[in-house]
Amino acid sequence: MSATSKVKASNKNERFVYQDDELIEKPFNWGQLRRLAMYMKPYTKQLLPVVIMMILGTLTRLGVPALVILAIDEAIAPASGTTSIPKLVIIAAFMLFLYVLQWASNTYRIKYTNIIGQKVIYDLRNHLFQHIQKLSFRFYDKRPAGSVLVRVTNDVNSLQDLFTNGVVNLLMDCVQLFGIVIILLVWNFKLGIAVMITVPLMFLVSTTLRKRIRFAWQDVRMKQSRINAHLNESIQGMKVTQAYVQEKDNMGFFNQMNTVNVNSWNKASALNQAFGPVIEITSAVGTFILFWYGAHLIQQEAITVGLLVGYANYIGNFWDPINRLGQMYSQLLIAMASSERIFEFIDEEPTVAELTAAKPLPQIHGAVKFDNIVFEYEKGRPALKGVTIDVKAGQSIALVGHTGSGKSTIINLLCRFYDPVEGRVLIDGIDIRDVTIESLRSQVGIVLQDTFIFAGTIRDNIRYGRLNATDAEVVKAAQAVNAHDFIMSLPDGYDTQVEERGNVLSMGQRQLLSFARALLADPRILILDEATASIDTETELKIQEALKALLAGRTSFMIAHRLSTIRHADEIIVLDHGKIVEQGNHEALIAKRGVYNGLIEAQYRFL
Ligand SMILES: Nc1ncnc2c1ncn2[C@@H]1O[C@H](COP(=O)(O)OP(=O)(O)OP(=O)(O)O)[C@@H](O)[C@H]1O
Repeated sequence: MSATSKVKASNKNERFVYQDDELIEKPFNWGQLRRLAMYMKPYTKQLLPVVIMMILGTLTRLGVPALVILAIDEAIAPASGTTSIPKLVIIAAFMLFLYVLQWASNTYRIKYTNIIGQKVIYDLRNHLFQHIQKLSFRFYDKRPAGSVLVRVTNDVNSLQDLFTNGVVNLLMDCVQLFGIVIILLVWNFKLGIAVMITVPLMFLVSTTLRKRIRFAWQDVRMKQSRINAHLNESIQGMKVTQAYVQEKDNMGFFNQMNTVNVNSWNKASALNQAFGPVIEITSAVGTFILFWYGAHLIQQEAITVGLLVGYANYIGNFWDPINRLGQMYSQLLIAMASSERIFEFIDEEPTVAELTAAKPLPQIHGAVKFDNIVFEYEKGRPALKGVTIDVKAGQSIALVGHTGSGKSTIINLLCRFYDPVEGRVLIDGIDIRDVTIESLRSQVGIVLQDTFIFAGTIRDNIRYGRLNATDAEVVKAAQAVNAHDFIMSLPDGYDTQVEERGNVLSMGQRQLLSFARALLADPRILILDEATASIDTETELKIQEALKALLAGRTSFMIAHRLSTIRHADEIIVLDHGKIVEQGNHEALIAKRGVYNGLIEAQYRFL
């Protein structure tokens, strides 16, 4: 039974189901590691002093036990029998010097590895964000926003440890281990082998236990991410939960998840705590062998007391890197999974790609032609089935039809968020696939139904239409669409801070802001997805006036719901199941007494 189904089954009412997380670990993959390393390439020059400092730090660390041997054998208990204080002072001073050198090189190394690591992560995050901004709507259709967010935040963050300390520590530990093994074997081969006899055992214990610990923490992370998913959904749907008085039920479900999470954390933590003592016992066995066999060798006068103490010192420094290398390996496996997910996005090609020969779309007049368009979001389910619309520059078009009839799809194709399967979209006679996407979208303005307000001031939100607009231009645009008065009545006028998604503004106010934004952008073609929510008559009037100002002299496409908007359109296109079923102005279509007439009558029945 999968972890997900366990959560689901344990929930009596089985309301929520969360998908299993993507795998947290992946096997080691050199190709991917090389690809990650490419992000470090620009910093090779800065890395060089770090590597030198690392080698210096390791050498000084290896030098200290050698001085201990010297101090014992030459100064404290020399073969001659007389202790030499001056010699001891010189050795101690030298030892102090080594410690200072070690401290300086470590400080430098840690500081610069952190700086370089942060730069690498910054580059990676930028690269990923830059890339996902280019990806087509098709990509986002397939993925929940949360999973995209996780890659830009969590997955990049989980590479942070690897880049900041991981790589350098790995090198350092390898150099240190290698150095100690050489020293131990060269100074006394037999004693060296004897003390290292426990290494394979230690390695075995360490890898087995670590694997279990890794899986336990992996389980904790999965449980936590499920809690996060539930929290995210709960917060977003809080209004619905409260409206349907589902708080108690929701709490019960949350409580179950929380308990499962705590239990799995306790299990992982217990395993973690077992790790330290196991390692200590194994290293104690190593130390026991050292003293037992060392004493034996001293008796035989094969080694000195100093050498034995020195070996004890080295052994102390031996287990740490082994331990850290095990940790590092776990970190690498996690990084493999994260980088695989990041590269999967980076390798994703935009489906709406720009031709290499694409030219900028010249300043347009605004004539638009949909030429026998066939389109499907999913294979075999056509959303548009041979649609042809011919629009002259400056005409206003209202798109009407039942939900799912294909209105938004027409708009999506005009902005080139998708490419048609068959047919062409032409602006001033130019196929929009032949021009650059930027030059196309910068001349087509769009006002969406769910007006997106970014966190910031009202002024910034209007200026989003054209970033280089002056303050005076912002005010002028707001005045033209009747937004100025309500903005001035806000506590800080144009400098009023609005929350993300514009929670403090009413629906009508948000719409007026988006009109001002579109007016500032001054596009020749304007697309309007009209909000369906009913607003009071006064605001409705304001919006109608604002619309008039906004549409003057532009080609416009409106997904229209309000009769007042539809009636004034030059041409009304009635869609049904992806086909145009009627076309003409309001009077002509009413006279026809067909689908349009039916839609309008239905609207009246609700009034
Ligand atoms: N991203 C998508 N992926 C798959 N199918 C989609 C997608 N968007 C729309 N569709 C389907 O395409 C068809 C046309 O949808 P479209 O959004 O154009 O309708 P609409 O007339 O704008 O509807 P509404 O008035 O409800 O907004 C519908 O059957 C819809 O289910």
